[in-house]
Amino acid sequence: MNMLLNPLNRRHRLRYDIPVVPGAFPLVGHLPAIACDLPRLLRRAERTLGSHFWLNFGPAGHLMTCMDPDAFALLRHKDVSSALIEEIVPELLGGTLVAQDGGAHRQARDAIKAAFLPKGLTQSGIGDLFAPVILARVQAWRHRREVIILPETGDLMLKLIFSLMGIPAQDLPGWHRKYRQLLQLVVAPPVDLPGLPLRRGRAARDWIDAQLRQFVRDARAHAARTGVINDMVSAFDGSDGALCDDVLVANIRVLLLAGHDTTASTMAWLVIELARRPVLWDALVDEAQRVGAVPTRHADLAQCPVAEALFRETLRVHPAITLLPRRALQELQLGQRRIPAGTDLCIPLLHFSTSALLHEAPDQFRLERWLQRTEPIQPVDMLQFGTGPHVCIGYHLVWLEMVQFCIALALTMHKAGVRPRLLSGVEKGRRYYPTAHPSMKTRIGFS
Ligand code: HEM
Repeated sequence: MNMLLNPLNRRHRLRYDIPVVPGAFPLVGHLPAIACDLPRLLRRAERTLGSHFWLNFGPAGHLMTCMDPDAFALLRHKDVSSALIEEIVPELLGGTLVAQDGGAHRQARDAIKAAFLPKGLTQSGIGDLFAPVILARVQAWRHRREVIILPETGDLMLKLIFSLMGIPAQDLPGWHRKYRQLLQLVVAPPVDLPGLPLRRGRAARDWIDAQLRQFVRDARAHAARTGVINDMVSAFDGSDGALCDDVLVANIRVLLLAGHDTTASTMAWLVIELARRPVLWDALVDEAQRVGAVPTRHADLAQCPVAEALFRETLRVHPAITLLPRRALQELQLGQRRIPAGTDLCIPLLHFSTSALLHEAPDQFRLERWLQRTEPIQPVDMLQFGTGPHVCIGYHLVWLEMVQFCIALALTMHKAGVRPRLLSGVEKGRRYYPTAHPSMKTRIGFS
């Protein structure tokens, strides 16, 4: 299949001495190929242009993309900023920790992160909260015998995130509706008229923010309660230099977004890999029977090495976030090149996650690379979560929910004498950007 590139744009051009990938369309640049065919686009650009090249992200402009593993270290560089993210997604990420640097970022992050570390998650009883929700969902799959996997995992993840935030079950349909409208802000054209996505998305954001503001007030009124929101509110209120409630609310909203598509996609890929690799399913079933119940605390996860390896290998082969944008604040050395101050950069996590320079036999789905390792996990082993000051806050939560999900799925299906089977393709409709996911239509049977 041909890549979605503009056949009329074949000219080789340089920007600041670095080649621009040919084939950009007017207005949308390389976005169609980035969204639908990123691995091939990156490979072809590297083969024909070398390790440094410009990709055109349409409205977000040109980002200098570097395939040299040194580029991963830019995420820890003091002269590299995340502010570009706010310019790319202003309506959703403006004013949040994702797009901040330095002291402001540290202050917001410090107030949130403790709640998501193993101790915070255990104290809030998140594993106990999640286990029955996950079990109920996989039991429903067993009865239905066939599901379209991505919408199912998307729905499950939303339920888990909403329960994490303490949203009462009877309010969930309203939240679902507003959440879908909020997501329109990611792609909304900048036209603010009644009925158009921008107006609807902003209204949904205001509704969600008003609810979150009420949660914050409730948390203050019942400071003794435990739970993620209460932990965040008391950390915010106790931090040096008061942070206003708008900052707190915007950052809670980010948590709703950050933990949804990413985790839903990973969970869907996990089921797909289990369906197409019966040997892995058998190994998981053995482990699930040995542990006998869905684990609820981080301390229990060590008993589930196969489930953990599945989570890590699924994300390595199918990273949910494929590219990270950054801006160079000073001139930088990157591989063999000097990069001028002010350059917008793209860090291709997808490339590093599947690179032969970093992983043996990178194209093979191998649990052994995790099961047989003796040294602790290094930043490069979890690069799908980024690194440096912005490394994912949800890492421990994802690890917990993926292992819970694996064990719940194996126990439930094995008890019914069935296993997952792939009933349709995963490639047609597969996407790599803004988040990566398998086809929205992939069907999984349980028989
Ligand atoms: C498989 C699932 C997930 C993946 C692959 C993932 C990946 C990432 C990556 C690559 C970043 C770094 C962004 C950057 O450096 O610009 C990030 C940041 C972040 N993630 Fe996740 N994430 C996942 C799930 C979650 C969950 C479940 C939550 C919380 C509920 C979460 C909350 C966050 C937050 C708040 C940040 C911003 C941290 C900061 O800017 O300091 N993520 N994530």
